[in-house]
Amino acid sequence: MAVRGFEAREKSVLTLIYPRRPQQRLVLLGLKKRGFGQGKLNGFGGKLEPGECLEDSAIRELQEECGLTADRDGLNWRGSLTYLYDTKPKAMEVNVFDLNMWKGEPEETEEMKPAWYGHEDIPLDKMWADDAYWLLQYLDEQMATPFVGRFRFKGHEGPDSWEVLEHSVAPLVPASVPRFGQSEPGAALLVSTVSFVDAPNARPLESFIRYHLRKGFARVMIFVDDPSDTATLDVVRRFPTSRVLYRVRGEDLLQAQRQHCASFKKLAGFIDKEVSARQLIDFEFASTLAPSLACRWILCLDSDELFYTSEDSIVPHFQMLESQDIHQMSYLNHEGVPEQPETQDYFATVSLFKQHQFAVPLTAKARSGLRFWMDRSKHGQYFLFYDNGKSACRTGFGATPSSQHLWQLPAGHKSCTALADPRRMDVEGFRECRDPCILHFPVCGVAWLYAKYKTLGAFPDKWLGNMPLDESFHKDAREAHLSHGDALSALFTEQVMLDSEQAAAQIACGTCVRLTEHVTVLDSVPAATTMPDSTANPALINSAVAQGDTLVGVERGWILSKAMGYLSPELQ
Ligand SMILES: Nc1nc2c([nH]c(=O)n2[C@H]2C[C@H](O)[C@@H](COP(=O)(O)OP(=O)(O)OP(=O)(O)O)O2)c(=O)[nH]1
Repeated sequence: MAVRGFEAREKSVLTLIYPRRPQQRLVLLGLKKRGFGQGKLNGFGGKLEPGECLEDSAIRELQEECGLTADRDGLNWRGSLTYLYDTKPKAMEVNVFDLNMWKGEPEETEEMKPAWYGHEDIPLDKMWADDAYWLLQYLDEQMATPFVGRFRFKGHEGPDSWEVLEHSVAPLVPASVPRFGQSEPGAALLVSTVSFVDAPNARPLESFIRYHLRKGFARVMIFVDDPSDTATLDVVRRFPTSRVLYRVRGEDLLQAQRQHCASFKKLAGFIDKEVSARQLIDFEFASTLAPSLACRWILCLDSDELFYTSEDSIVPHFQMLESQDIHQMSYLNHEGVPEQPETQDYFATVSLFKQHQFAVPLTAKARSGLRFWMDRSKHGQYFLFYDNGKSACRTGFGATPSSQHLWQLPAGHKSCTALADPRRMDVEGFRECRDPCILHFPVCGVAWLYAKYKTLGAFPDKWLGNMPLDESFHKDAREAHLSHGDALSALFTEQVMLDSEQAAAQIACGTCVRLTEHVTVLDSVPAATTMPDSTANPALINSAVAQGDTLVGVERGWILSKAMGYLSPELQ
């Protein structure tokens, strides 16, 4: 049986505001007089206008639709609802706000006719059909907030808009969004330094933020690397300011970082030239802010990575680490393998992953799979990019980033790793952990490959002035891009993308896995194209390794990692 591929689904972002007098159990609703939802009673709100942020859009819509004047302090974000209509390709993500303070009296406008309703008098049969599943529970505080809901309707107008085919609504996760100034176990901050200036579009950033918020990260902090990056700014403004914060590169940020970051002096000379220097400073800066954002954990990722878990939320995982007094945890990373040459949004469409070599089973078939990739790469690489994972770290105790992958902890704090890495021989710190893990989506489409190397430009052969870069795909891609020909597309076809027959073979031998939780969370659409399952052509699996062959490169680490696993006290 073949697996259907995935297409990204576009989402419009909207607001839905309920002015309320909770003491009297009253809510202001409006009868929609025209356009989408005409004839139905609803809260107030609408689509964001270009350049507008969520809260300002809510304030504008409220004024336009019922004449009330509000400010940001009166608005309280309570949750988000996704609406899918079988008759519309675009989904809607509706952000629900409470409003408890405003100026003026409600008045009828061209769009809406407002009136106050007691909670028990709300005429659900005159409202959108989904309201029956959540509105009263929310108004009567019987449902913890923030909540997240998903509703699929048969149609978006006429009788079909009364028919709900699928519904789910639930509190997001307990304790995932602490109030500023209060810290709650497991609350985590996700940080990323981002540039989409040269990118085909910024939809992956929207998916990046949406996915992590849905998995229970309390807040996301985005450093906008280039102030002219309007694509990134448009995305971050589509999320509630209580959950998604952003700082734009410029003199103000530089000043603050100079003042608060111990690494500033050391890295100052590289800030203009190397994104990695800017990242390290951003990460340290974010870690100094994390406690005031009520976040006990920090995780710094690139905008082509996800913190993957098949669980509903990451919060219990971080709570468990806290209960065991672990201050840092490093996770395995797996590398995305595109099966199509182009995608608008790699997070929403790529589901095939080359597993980290330490997670690959110790079998002859798997060895031939490793060899397949190493032979395919000009420099004998299994992964085309890094294989040393990424780490989450506790905040507020003086840890500083020593690289993009690891934090330096003050003495006496416990650090653990899921990478059974013989290079480190850290038997005590090894801790088996397959979920969560990091999914890395580097260059998952030709246009993304071009964009990445355009952004990186003619980067130096030495990282931060002294660490030489190995001969690798990364360096070849830099040269290919600078040569301005088709060389980069050729690299993509020869070393990055996989055809369907080979994909099946790689799944069957254990190097690759298919993971789909992220595409489900992102509401991707099953595509017309199919992808292979694990029924593989045996000839492809057994062809690579000749009898009596010696171990090369990454194979040594792969085998030794199993021994590390056995030695670990954790597994005894
Ligand atoms: N309860 C509920 N509310 C919905 C659904 N779909 C949906 O858009 N809404 C809300 C979100 C918005 O507040 C409002 C729709 O906004 P709108 O289409 O009037 O947006 P707008 O004012 O920007 O657009 P326009 O009329 O000027 O064209 O209805 C739904 O299925 N259920």
